[in-house]
Amino acid sequence: MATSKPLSRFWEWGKNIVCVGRNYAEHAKEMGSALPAEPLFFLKPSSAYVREGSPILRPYYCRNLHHEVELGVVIGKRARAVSQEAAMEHVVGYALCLDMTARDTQEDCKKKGLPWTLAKGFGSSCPVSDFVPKEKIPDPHKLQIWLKVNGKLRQEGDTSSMIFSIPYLISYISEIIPLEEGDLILTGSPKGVGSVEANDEIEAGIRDVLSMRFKVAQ
Ligand SMILES: O=C(O)/C=C/C(=O)CC(=O)C(=O)O
Ligand SMILES: [Mg+2]
Repeated sequence: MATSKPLSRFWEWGKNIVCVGRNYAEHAKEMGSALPAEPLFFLKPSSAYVREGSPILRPYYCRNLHHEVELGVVIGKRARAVSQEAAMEHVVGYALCLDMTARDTQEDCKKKGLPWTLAKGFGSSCPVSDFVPKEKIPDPHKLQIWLKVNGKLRQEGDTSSMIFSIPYLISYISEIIPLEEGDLILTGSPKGVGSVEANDEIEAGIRDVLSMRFKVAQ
């Protein structure tokens, strides 16, 4: 049963992965998208999780696979319509996450007004780092997250630049989707998203906290 597993292995629980989009102004700008007036969010299935040692697989219909590095917030206690003031009591820790995106498919979905599931929810679209307990990160809005491809820096962002703060996101999302212990919220990508090819190596990290590496495969 899920609750018998240690919380640090949240990715084995088969829980909700809620992803926030356009939460950094410079990323929205590089995508040619307007800034959101309220959080934009979408879901990935729990089978999207992938851990270090296993590859990120490009789906067969994708010709332009993009990386997006994001801070993940792990929920430790059920949250239903929680206030911003109480929101952080529901956080148990953090993880570094990649929101792997079939960008060509997403562009197609946007043009056709279709949901982003094919673009964002394929198997291995959510690589995650080790779990970081909340106590190790005194302020999640003061973190530098970065990503390199084959050793070259592509993304570097500061979580202080989020448009909607973590308490705001938890409060907003929990009004709509009840959040459960083990759920993960991806808080959006800073600028610098770009393509990866088969055999590329992605390295990403939270400065002074952790780093992780993944290979891309076809
Ligand atoms: O605005 C777009 O075209 C695309 C936005 C995203 O892919 C949203 C995210 O996933 C993000 O900002 O992290
Ligand atoms: Mg994203």
